[in-house]
Amino acid sequence: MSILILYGSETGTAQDTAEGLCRDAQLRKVAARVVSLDEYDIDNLPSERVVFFVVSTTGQGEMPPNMRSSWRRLLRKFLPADWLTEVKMAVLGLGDSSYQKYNFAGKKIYRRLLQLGAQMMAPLGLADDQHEIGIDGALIPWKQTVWQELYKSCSFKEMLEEADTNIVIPPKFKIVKAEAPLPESCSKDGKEQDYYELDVLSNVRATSEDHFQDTRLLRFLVHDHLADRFKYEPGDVLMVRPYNNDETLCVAIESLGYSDQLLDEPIYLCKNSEFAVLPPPWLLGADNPSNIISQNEMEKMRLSELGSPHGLDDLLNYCTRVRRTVAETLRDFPETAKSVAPEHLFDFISPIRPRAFSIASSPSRNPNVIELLVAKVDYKSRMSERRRGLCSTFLANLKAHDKVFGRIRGGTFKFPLHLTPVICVGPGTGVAPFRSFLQFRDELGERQNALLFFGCRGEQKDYYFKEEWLSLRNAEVITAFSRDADSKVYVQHKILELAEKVWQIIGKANGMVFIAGSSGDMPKAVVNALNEVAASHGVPDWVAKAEATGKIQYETWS
Ligand SMILES: Cc1cc2nc3c(=O)[nH]c(=O)nc-3n(C[C@H](O)[C@H](O)[C@H](O)COP(=O)(O)O)c2cc1C
Repeated sequence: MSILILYGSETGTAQDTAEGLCRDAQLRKVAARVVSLDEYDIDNLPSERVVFFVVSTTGQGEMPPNMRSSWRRLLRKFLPADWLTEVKMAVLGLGDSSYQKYNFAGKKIYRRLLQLGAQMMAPLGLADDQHEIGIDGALIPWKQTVWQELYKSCSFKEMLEEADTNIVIPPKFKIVKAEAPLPESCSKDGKEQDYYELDVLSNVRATSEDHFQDTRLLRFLVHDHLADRFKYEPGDVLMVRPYNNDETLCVAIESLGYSDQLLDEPIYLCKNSEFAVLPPPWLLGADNPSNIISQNEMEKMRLSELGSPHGLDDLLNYCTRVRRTVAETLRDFPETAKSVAPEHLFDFISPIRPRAFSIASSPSRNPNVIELLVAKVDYKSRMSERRRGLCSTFLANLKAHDKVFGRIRGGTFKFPLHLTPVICVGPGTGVAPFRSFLQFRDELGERQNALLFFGCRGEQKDYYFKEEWLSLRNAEVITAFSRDADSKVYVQHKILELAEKVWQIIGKANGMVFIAGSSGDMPKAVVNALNEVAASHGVPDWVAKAEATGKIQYETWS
């Protein structure tokens, strides 16, 4: 008997979390297996004894693609209310509370499993990207409850009450030299094949040279044979796979102490277990250090503290506040790092997540070209170390003819292409999806009005696509420059200033509103301004009603 850990994941966090739970189970002498929901035959659920669900939410409150078919099967009406009464379950949802439909997938699946009679071992866990220590804020206490309940239930005779960190878990992979014949079990994993190569056409700075923010307009060429793979619509997103920068790699390699011979040798990674998932080649993402198992007593104690429920504050200070990387953590725990055998490396270092960028170009102009507007993230952490956003730096450093792995994913916006007047609010790089959408509408000859509210610091500094907007028919751009005048002017101020024009679209013409950009204060301020405009025309709570009918949509990021 073993615990079944099922995950639904779009960019891999839920999968990593599920794999972490599997390692935790092994350290408690409980067998566990990890499977994506759609790879599991959901009709077998009633015959399982203990099942954990780890599911993220994607899109606008949607289930991740790799669990949609199982979810449909779970919803079948004929399933009886006692279908899962014999099964102990626990559900962890992964989400981001800056989204309107926070953790919807986790909440829905939890409710449905209860309806089907599941015995829940713990309340629904809601992990939130916005928590100050990220998903660990909810994951660590949730895990503790689940393990305690499972122990109390005596479901597994051998189970230990606490994890025994002396247990050595067999590595998920074995390393095979590339010149040796590839073992049967080492067949290629097709999972990552939906990422395809794009060529960089150009990479141009979109902010003035004297402006502190370096924002790039990147143009990618889609090769003809991949045209179908990269077909997109306004509002769609390009998922990009970045690589680690050389500095980070050097710190990690030095700390691990691997020989040049080992590092230069071409190898295959082969699965040790049928449930293991091969890591993609773009490995070495940032994660917390709680799953490293050390042989050095001092370091081991410190690492266990960092991974325990009472060590949350410590973890926050050590890891999250200063944005410490895996490589730096390896450097901080030198004895532990030196004892990580190459085949164990892939057990605790998670693959780099792909990042999503709203496409800034219109497919109607040139379907073989995809453009992104990307602000480079570069700041000093509380350790005073320079921190750079992994993917934005990767993109900003690209040169013409470089190659990038990407794929198209549906965005969260559902744009009306005909006969609907719209208001778009896109300060900063939030303007990217609206450039795509407004260009597209313009080429279709749409005669309905569009109002674009764009905000930035200064007209000469970071006013993106300034010249281009002039060529659009039936689209008016209203700008808010926050640093050009004595008092700060933001998009919400402009909405209030143009209240009549705004009401003409949202009230009289039954138009739609789209808001894109930073998930900080901006969306709330814009929502308040829209409510104020509507209230002054005798319509209270306009935004709440518009949200219910999809008349207002958001795409925000932190
Ligand atoms: C495109 C996109 C859409 C998202 N939509 C939501 C959402 O509607 N609600 C939510 O709570 N979280 C949302 N999130 C946050 C993810 O659920 C969260 O980052 C999670 O940790 C990702 O897990 P995964 O890597 O397993 O997919 C979204 C993330 C992305 C990238």
